[in-house]
Amino acid sequence: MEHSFWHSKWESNQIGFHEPQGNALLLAHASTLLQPANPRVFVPLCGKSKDVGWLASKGCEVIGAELSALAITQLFDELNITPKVTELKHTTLYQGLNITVFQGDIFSLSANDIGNITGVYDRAALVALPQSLRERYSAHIRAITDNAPQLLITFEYDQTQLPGPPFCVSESMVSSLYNDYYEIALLSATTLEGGLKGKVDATNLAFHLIPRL
Ligand SMILES: C[S@@+](CC[C@H](N)C(=O)[O-])C[C@H]1O[C@@H](n2cnc3c(N)ncnc32)[C@H](O)[C@@H]1O
Repeated sequence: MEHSFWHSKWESNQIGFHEPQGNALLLAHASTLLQPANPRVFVPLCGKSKDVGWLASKGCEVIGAELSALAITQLFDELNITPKVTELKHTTLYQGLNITVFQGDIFSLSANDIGNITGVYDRAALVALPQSLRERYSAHIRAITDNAPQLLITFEYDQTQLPGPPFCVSESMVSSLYNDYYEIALLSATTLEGGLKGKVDATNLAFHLIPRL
């Protein structure tokens, strides 16, 4: 999707992807991210996800990446945190307590920017991208996190029934993107109550990607 697509979604508050109560599958599978000592969790395409604050409340240092400044402002506002804002050459940094969010295109971030990462939480990030970008995105996430383990949540549904985003990312698609680098454990496959956008039957898949040694 063009950047303008996402900016206009935020400007018009058309953010149906946002979960006001946070994501239930994160709660179910949080141990995949919380287990290491001093967890530093990267949340790509974080929006104003409640999961950012939840991970921070569990003792994680959370590093987010998000295109929309509006989303980031709302994220910190809703956490009652006034972030320190620093303009860098290629990004703007928002920092408050144990949360740092980089504003800008995820593809402009480097490993140096985000530092050591113990886990990646990908909810509504990979599935937000069209097929043409997913290979580049998955390689980029691996590169900047040094193949950190991931908790990856996707939707599987009949793509002919709905244009996306979110796009269908099936188990075989996850495998073709990540299998060379990670052992892929399917943690759960649950029916999405009410269907996707109330229109099409869908399954919510949660994967733990464990780096191959
Ligand atoms: C479907 S939303 C998901 C947000 C969040 N993960 C959640 O669970 O609510 C996708 C988000 O990715 C952001 N985004 C899209 N393309 C991006 C890019 N190239 N770099 C950084 N953020 C991007 C959008 O602004 C949007 O907030």
